Amino acid sequence: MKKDIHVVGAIIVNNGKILCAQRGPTKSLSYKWEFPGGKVEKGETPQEALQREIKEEMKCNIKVGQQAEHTVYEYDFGIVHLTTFYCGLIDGIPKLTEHVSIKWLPPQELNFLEWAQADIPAVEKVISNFT
Ligand SMILES: Nc1nc2c([nH]c(=O)n2[C@H]2C[C@H](O)[C@@H](COP(=O)(O)OP(=O)(O)OP(=O)(O)O)O2)c(=O)[nH]1
Repeated sequence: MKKDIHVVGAIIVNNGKILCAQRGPTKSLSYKWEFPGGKVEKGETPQEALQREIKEEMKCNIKVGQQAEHTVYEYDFGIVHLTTFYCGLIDGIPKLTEHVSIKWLPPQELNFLEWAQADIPAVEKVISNFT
C-alpha cells in the first residue's frame, strides 16, 4: 500500500503577486513548481507546520489565512494530501535556500509554469479567485 503524505503549501501573496518555488534536481518531482511548504509533523496543526516550514526554507515569517484548496493526488512514491492556504508576509523576504528558483508571478501567469500535479487544482483556484 502506498504511504499517505500530509503536506501543506503556502500561497504567499504580496503586492498582488504569488510566490512560486521550483524543486531541485535531487528531490522527488524534480524541477516541478510548487507552493513552498512541506510535511505536517506529529502534533502540529497545518498552520503551525506551514509557519515552521516557511521559516526553515525561506527564512521569513508568514501569517496563515484561509484555506484555498485540498487535493489528494497519487504519485508513484505515495499519496499526497495537499492543503494550501493563502498567506501574507509578516517579516523578512523569502529567500532561496532549498529550491533552485523562486518567482513572484501575477495570478494569471501561474499557468506558464510546470506545476507538481497535486498543485493544479490549487493553481486553478487561485487564478479564478483573482480574476
Ligand atoms: N512543499 C510542497 N510539496 C508538494 C507540493 N505539491 C506536491 O505534490 N508536493 C509533494 C512533494 C513532496 O513529495 C511532498 C512534500 O515533501 P517535502 O517538501 O517536505 O519534502 P522534500 O521536498 O524533501 O520531498 P521528498 O524529496 O522527500 O519527496 O509533497 C507543494 O505545493 N508544496
